[in-house]
Amino acid sequence: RPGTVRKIQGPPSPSWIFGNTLQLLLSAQYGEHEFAWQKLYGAVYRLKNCFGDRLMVSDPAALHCIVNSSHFKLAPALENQLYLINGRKSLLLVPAEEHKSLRAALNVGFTAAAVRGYQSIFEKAASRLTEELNSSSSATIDICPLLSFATLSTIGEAVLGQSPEDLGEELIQNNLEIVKLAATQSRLQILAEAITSRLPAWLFRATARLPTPTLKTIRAARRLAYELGNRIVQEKRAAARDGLDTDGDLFGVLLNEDASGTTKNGLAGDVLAAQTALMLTAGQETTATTLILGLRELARLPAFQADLRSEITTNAGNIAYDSMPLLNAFIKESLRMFPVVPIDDRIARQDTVIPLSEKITLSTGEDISEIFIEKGQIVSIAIASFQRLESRWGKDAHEFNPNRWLQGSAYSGGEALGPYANLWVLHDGHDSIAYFPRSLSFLGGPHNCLGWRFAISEMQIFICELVRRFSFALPEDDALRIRLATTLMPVMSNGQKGAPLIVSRIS
Ligand code: HEM
Repeated sequence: RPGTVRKIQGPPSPSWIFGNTLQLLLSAQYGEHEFAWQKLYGAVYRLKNCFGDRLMVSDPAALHCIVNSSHFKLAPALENQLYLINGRKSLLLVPAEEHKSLRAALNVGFTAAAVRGYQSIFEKAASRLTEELNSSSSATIDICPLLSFATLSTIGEAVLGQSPEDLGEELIQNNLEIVKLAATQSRLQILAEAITSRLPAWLFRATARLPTPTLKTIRAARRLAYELGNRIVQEKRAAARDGLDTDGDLFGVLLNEDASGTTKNGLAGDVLAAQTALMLTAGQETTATTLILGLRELARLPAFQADLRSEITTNAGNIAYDSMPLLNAFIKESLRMFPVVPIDDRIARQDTVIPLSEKITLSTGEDISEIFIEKGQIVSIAIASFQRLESRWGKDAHEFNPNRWLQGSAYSGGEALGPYANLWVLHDGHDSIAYFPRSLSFLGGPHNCLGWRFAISEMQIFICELVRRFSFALPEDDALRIRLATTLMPVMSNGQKGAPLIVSRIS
């Protein structure tokens, strides 16, 4: 019924202008308020936004509906952010019909077979990481820049066919600037985003051309990515015409022309070039941050670290990464605890109804098992909260415990949410309660992460190389916080992005 959302319970609003937004987006430690609210109000609750209400959803049945339903689309503030960074023709923003065919074409580079073909690229980047760590004169090393560069270089080579040097210093520096800008997200920015999200698209695009320093940096990064994409398209086309093999990377495969001069999948060169910014941003910090935050947890668990090292050493020379239980449990737990996209906002395109796994009680005392959502309602897919739901993950949901993935048997039922880590049913030894954990870190539905296999394979190879050669411990004065800066970001006590770790060579 109309008006239901207003009766859904939630925390009081501390500010008439920001509502709960600052607590949600700018908390010193990500989740500080969000996880407490979930405990208090359950898997669906209401927050005050700068304007209007936001429904926070971590209920599995509701999430399944939202990620798969065409009744929801990206929320305007998120759409604007993605427009600024990736451009209007990027896969994330094109209309549904275009999305389907573009995604099918791009998927050629992200199938299990294609990703197996990138293993040597990942291994080369992992060896470079080892060299850099070996050459460091200090035992305490900030691993952020090393891993960011490593993940950028693998995207460059596997997707674009470009070595890190070919990407250009200016583009690399601009990407770093954008990360820095994200780290300094302020109240003013949040307010500006809330206001611009209410503007008609043409007016927002006009404001996006304003000569502010932030917008200038973002525009420059997008332009550089597009120019790089265009240059690659021209070069690959010319190489294919000369009969040279261009099949070593995704862009090369997609641009391989037949005798009549048309590409095998019908993609126009400018459409492909327009994906360059997305590929670089979607694949770099996401994978790097998951690795960084995971390695920090490994540093806290010396016994698990030793067991993982021994699994890796025993399997040395064997590249069946998928059949290494500790390695994969560690990756799944890193993704569960630290989903780099912790909240993903949607807006209802039309009036609709979402089902609930468990009833909720409205402020009127009425229990409901489905929610009527009115057109225009903002709904947050609370990925991080879903992955801490005690009803799904057990009482230790807030603890980093890779062993949770080792118990139980393979899960093959329906209701899967994300594309990865739907694999285990955990049985509580005492009362035989079955949990059905599913990771939403890569989202689900038609817009789920295109690069999830790429990310998993890259993480498997990097972790094997790093843990085999080095041991990791936390510095004594560790004061690292995890903040939300568009994606999750490790931040040091000085407010800068960084994650110092004590790295010792294994003799
Ligand atoms: C641990 C690493 C990663 C995580 C957690 C992650 C997570 C996500 C999430 C949550 C989305 C959905 C965004 C939305 O619709 O709002 C997404 C989309 C996407 N990701 Fe990833 N990602 C990762 C790595 C990668 C990599 C390595 C690539 C490419 C090489 C990639 C390419 C993409 C693309 C192209 C999309 C857009 C898909 C579409 O709209 O159809 N991602 N990712």
